[in-house]
Amino acid sequence: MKGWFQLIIDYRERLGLKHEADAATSVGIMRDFDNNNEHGTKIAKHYRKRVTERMNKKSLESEWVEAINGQEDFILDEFRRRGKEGKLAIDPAPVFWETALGESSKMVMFKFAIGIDLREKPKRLEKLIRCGKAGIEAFDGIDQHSLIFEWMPKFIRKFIPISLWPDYIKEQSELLDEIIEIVAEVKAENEQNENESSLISVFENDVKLGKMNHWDAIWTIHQLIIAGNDTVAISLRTFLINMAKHQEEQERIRNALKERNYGQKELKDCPRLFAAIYESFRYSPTVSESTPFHTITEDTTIRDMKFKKGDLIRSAIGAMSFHVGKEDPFKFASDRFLDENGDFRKYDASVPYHVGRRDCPGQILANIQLFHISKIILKHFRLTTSEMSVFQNLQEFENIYSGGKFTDADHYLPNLKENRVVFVPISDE
Ligand code: HEM
Repeated sequence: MKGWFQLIIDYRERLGLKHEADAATSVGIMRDFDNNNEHGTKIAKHYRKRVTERMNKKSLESEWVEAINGQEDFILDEFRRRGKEGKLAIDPAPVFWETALGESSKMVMFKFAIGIDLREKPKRLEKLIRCGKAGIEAFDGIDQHSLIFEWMPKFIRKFIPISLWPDYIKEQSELLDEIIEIVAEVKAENEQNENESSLISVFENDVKLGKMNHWDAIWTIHQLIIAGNDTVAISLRTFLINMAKHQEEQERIRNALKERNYGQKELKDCPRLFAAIYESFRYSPTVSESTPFHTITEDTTIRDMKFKKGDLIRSAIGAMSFHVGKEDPFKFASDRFLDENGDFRKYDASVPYHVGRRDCPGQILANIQLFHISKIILKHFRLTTSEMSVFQNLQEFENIYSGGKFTDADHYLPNLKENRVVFVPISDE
C-alpha cells in the first residue's frame, strides 16, 4: 500500500515538484490503525472524526438535498437526450460520473468536501472527475506493471525513464496539483470569511490548531475524491438496472413516492425506496469485499476457525448478503428490509459500507445521494430493459458479472455485463 502513495511522491520529486510530505499520512489513512505508523494513525482517526461530524450535521443535510434537487433538470435532460426520448437503451453510469461528483453547478460530493462552485471551471471539474476515477481504478485493479514499480527499490526506479512509469501516477500527481490549488483558494477565502463552509475549511482550521499538517489535509481530500466517485455512480446504475428488471417493485416504489408528491425530504420518509436501495446492495453488491486494512485485535475462535491477534482480514461483503432475511437470496425482494410497521429494517449481515473503525466514512452522504437521485429518476422515467438476465442460482449470478481481465473497463468493481436501461419519459406515455 505504501508503494502506491510513495510512487506519486517519487514521481513528483523526479519532476522537481515540491512535496514536503512522505507517504505516512496516506498510508495511515488507508491502513489499519493498529499498524506502527503513528502519524498516519493519528490523522486517520482525526479525519474520520471530522468527516463524521460534518456528515451528521442535520443542518447541512438540507443543503445537500437541495444540491441534488438542483440537478433535477440536468438529470432529466441528460437521460432524455442520451436515451433518445426512451428509444435507446443506455448505460446510465456516465451521467452519474458527472452528477454524483460534479454536474454543472452544485456537485454534492465536491460541495461537501471543497465547498466551491465549479460551474465556471469546467476544466477543473473534468480533471477532478477523470483523475478521481483513474485513482480508484488503479488502486483496486492494480496490475503487475504497477506492482513491479511500487515494490522495486527506489535506487533502481530512479534510472527508469519517467515515460515508462504507470499512467495513473501522472494522473494522481495532476489530482494533487489541483487539490493543492483549491486548498490555497479556500484558505485565501477563509482569511476574509471565518465560517467553515467546507471540509477543507474545517481542515484548514485544524492545521492552524496543529491537529494536522497542510499535507495531511491535501492527502485526505485526495482519498475522499477517489473513494467517493465511482462507488456512488456504480451503485446508482445497479439500482436502476434492478428497477428495470423488477417492474412490480419499481411500480410499488413509484406509488409510495407519489403519495407525498415526490416531496420526501429524509430517507425515513420513504422506507420502501430506501429498502429497495439496500436490497439492490444485497442482490448485486457495489463493493464485494471490505478493504484489507483490518486486523484481529485479540485471539479469537469463530466456529472452528482460529484467528490470531494481528492477523489481517477482510470481509466477504457480497457473500454475507446471501444471509439477509429468510427469503430466497436469489430473489430481489425489498420487503425483507421492511418491518411489520413498514419501517426500514437493518440486518447484521447487510453491510454495504462494512462495519468497524474503518467502515465507509462517506455512507451518510452516499445514502442521501442514492435516495434523492433515484427519487428524481423514478419521478420522470419508467425504466425498462430487454437485455438483462435474472439469476436464480450462484452460477447464473456469477455469469452475469464481468469476471474479465483487469484491463476491462470497470473490472475493479463487480459490474454487471449487461447494463443498459431504457429511460421512458413518463410525461410522454
Ligand atoms: C454507495 C457508495 C459507497 C459504497 C458502497 C462504499 C463502500 C465502502 C466500503 C465497503 C469501504 C471499506 C470499509 C471497510 O473496509 O471497513 C469504504 C471505504 C471508504 N469509503 Fe466508501 N463507499 C461509498 C461511498 C463513499 C463516499 C461518497 C465517500 C466520500 C465522501 C467514501 C469514502 C470512503 C473512504 C475514505 C474509505 C476508506 C476508509 C478507511 O479506510 O478508513 N465512500 N467504502
